[in-house]
Order: sequence, then C-alpha cells, then structure tokens
Amino acid sequence: MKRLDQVREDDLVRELIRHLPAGAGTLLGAGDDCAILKPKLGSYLVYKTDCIVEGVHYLAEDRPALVARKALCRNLSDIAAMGGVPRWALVTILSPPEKPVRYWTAFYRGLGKTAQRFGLGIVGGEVSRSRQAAISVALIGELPENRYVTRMGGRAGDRIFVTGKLGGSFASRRHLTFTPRLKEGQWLAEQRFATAMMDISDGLGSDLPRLARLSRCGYSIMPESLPRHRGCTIEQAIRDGEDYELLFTVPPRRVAELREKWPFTKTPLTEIGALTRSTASKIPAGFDHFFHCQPAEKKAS
Ligand SMILES: Nc1ncnc2c1ncn2[C@@H]1O[C@H](COP(=O)(O)OP(=O)(O)O)[C@@H](O)[C@H]1O
Ligand SMILES: Cc1ncc(C[n+]2csc(CCOP(=O)(O)OP(=O)(O)O)c2C)c(N)n1
Ligand SMILES: [Mg+2]
Repeated sequence: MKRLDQVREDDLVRELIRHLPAGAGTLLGAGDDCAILKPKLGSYLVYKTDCIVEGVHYLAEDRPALVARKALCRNLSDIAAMGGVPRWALVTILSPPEKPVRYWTAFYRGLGKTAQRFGLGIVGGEVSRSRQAAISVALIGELPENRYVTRMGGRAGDRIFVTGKLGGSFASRRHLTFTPRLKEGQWLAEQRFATAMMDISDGLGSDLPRLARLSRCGYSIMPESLPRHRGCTIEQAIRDGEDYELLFTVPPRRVAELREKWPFTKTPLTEIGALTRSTASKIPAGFDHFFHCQPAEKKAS
C-alpha cells in the first residue's frame, strides 16, 4: 500500500483534483495560481471557512468519503443559515506522510460526489505535511440581493424555532451524515420569516446565547419542548452539539403563517421559546474548543 511519502506532491495533487467538479461560473478551476470565478450579476457573496481535525471532529477510522462529506457540509450549514446558495470551495488537506495515498483518493472521490450533489464547484486548495491530519474548507455562496438573515435581527418577543431534532450527534454518527438545511434556510430568508438565524454546531446551549447576545436580547426556552432524537435527554439536546439544524426567530404575528406555509414535510419545525428583554435562567453551555478541553486523543480512545 503506497504511502504519501512514496509519491510526489504534483502527482498526488493531479490524482486528487481529477475527482472534483469545477462548478458553474468557474472560468479557471484547480491547477493554476488562483481560481477565477464569475458570480451572477448583482448577487452578494457569502464567504465562510471551517476546519475539521482528526481526533477533534472525526476519528482516524471513519470512512474518508464521510469525513469529506462532513468537511463540506459544515460549511454548507453556515451558508444555509444565511439563506445563501453555495457556489465554490477551496479545500486544504494536512496529512501525516505515513497515511496511505488511498485514504486521500477515497476522500477526494467522496468530496467530488458531495460537491456535485450540492451544485458546488471545488476550484482549488493546498496540501501540506503535518503531524495531525486536518481539512480546511473555505466556501463562497451567493445571496439574492437583500435576502439574507444574520444573527443580529431578533427582537424581544420573537419566537425561537429549530428545524429537525437535537442531541446524540456523535454517538449516532449523524455528525458525519447530516444534511445541511439549505432549502429551508433559503426559503426562510426569501419569505422573510426569520428575523435572526444561525446553525447549531456547538449545541443549543452555546449557540442560542450567541444569537440572543447579537440580537441584544435575552432568551427563555421551554426545555420539555425541545425536539430530541430518540434516546436523548434534554441535557444532551442542549449540550451535545453538531446538530447542524437551523435556529431562528420569528415575530409572533407571523408564527401561524409560518406553520401553515412550511413546505418541508420531512423537516420538523418546533417552537422552543422566545427572545426576551433579559435572560432569567441560563441553559448549560455546549461545546468549547479550549475551555476545560480534554486532550482529543484521550476522548477519542
Ligand atoms: N481565527 C479567527 N479569525 C477571525 N475570525 C474568526 C476566527 N475564528 C472565528 N472567527 C469568526 O467568529 C465568528 C464565529 O465563529 P464560529 O463560532 O466558528 O462560527 P460557526 O459556528 O458559524 O463556525 C465567525 O464570524 C468567524 O468568522
Ligand atoms: C473525535 C470527536 N470528538 C468530539 C466530537 C464532538 N465535537 C467536535 S467539534 C464539536 C462542536 C462543533 O465544532 P466547531 O469546530 O466548534 O464548529 P463551529 O462552531 O466552528 O461551526 C463537537 C460537538 C466529534 N465530532 N468528534
Ligand atoms: Mg467555526
């Protein structure tokens, strides 16, 4: 089995980028100094980066195609949370030289497949040797003019909603297989139901206070109302994280209309509380990369 330290960088990159769709609007894709892209006339760009690190976001034994899928879908979930349409990505891989070449070819095959599925072009990237494997994705999306939703627009009295169900993402491996809520996010932005929106990556317990703070509000939730995956406690639904569901706020006078018009029959829509003037009781925090962190290697084994 060939390892990375038995192939030349150029040959590796050529082999990897073979699997990538260039995407619509790509004048020049992977292979030159830069990619050249042509956005739709008059659209705004949304731009996001996210990384995943072996032992922190996934395990060495996870299937490379699923790891690739997660690397892309995390960014897609952020684009969804703005109501954006994903267009182009750059992908950087860091790898120990001992990894089999086969690992990264399987990763790129998966990457190409996921990109294709979401209509995304992968237009370049970078490789480097490193002690720990990691993947970084930078993604550009487009917004139809003036239809986007930030974390900042919520007002006291707005009702808080989530899509889907929460909790148990790592244990169930949903953290590798979730579907980003792109259609839902675009619809909420286009119909102007959401006053504020974000995706839940660190857990409701960390992400709701972020949305409330940026909207200059407090929050109040009804813990029993939280939609939970089977077997999950309320605590898990709040703290586990990596749900990649949408968290958004809706003015009270539009709640009935939202319920009536919600076209995504397979995506549960649940009201979990409201924004308030100040927070009476805080919910427990979710994931944090640094605060009280354990060495990832320990957690993973
Ligand atoms: N190293 C950094 N340099 C600059 N901005 C950062 C950095 N890390 C995070 N941010 C910014 O802080 C905000 C919150 O980041 P994060 O919690 O990672 O968001 P998300 O959950 O959407 O990935 C984002 O706007 C992000 O761009
Ligand atoms: C090996 C492993 N350990 C722990 C987790 C759980 N986990 C890792 S990162 C994370 C939170 C989200 O990641 P982050 O990088 O903070 O995403 P962002 O908020 O930047 O989108 C969680 C719950 C995991 N997925 N894999
Ligand atoms: Mg981040």
